[in-house]
Amino acid sequence: MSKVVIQADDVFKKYGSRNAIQHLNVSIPEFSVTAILGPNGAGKSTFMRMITGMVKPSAGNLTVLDQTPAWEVNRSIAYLPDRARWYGNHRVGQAIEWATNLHPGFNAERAWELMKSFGLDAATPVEGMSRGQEARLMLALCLARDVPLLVLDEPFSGIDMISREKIIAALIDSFSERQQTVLISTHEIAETESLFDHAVFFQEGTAVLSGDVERLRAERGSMQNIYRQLYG
Ligand SMILES: Nc1ncnc2c1ncn2[C@@H]1O[C@H](COP(=O)(O)OP(=O)(O)OP(=O)(O)O)[C@@H](O)[C@H]1O
Repeated sequence: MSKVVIQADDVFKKYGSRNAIQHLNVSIPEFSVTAILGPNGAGKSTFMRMITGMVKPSAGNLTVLDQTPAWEVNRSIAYLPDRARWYGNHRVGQAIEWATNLHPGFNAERAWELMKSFGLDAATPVEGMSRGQEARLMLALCLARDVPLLVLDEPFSGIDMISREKIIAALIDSFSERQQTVLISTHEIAETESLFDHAVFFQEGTAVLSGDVERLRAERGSMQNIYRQLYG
């Protein structure tokens, strides 16, 4: 049994009288690449914000890297928020310089390699980038961090299909070489299926199904089929 990196025990998050998260019980194994899946409004982003301490649980117990989420824990987490943007007045090269000074464990050499493989040039200004180009920049800046936990909220949204396929192939290589736990929320289930070894399916703020992807596939078919069974 591998070590657990994120443990949620009966976690709730209320906004007003409404539960965005309710009775959430989840265990994320160390060094897994875990898919966080579910329809719009199921609570995926709220769960990720809780991991980084930006949102506090209204009830229940959440442990991340053996600690209660807080700023200190965030030194060990690379978090890519949904719809993240970089400073418009920077060029790609300056973004890497800033990230080097800003983020603990930022590996500039790796960032340059990633920018190259994502088709981004040092001289390209951030202002004027298409949505997909900026999404690639943000993803590369996160992936360049040598931290134990990566939390990526819809990192592929806005990236065209061919580029996405290339990025996913690069990620499969990269994750297999590194000792990191990775959480990725995505709606691109068919394309990303090969990336994941663990999955959590969210519905109405709770985890309705989770486990090892190979086992889930053997029991229920492809991730896409499981998604249809659960939400169709
Ligand atoms: N700051 C907030 N204030 C009030 N309600 C919120 C807030 N953030 C999220 N919610 C509500 O909590 C629920 C879960 O939202 P969340 O963004 O976590 O879903 P999601 O699964 O990430 O959705 P999507 O796939 O559309 O990104 C939704 O009903 C949403 O409206």
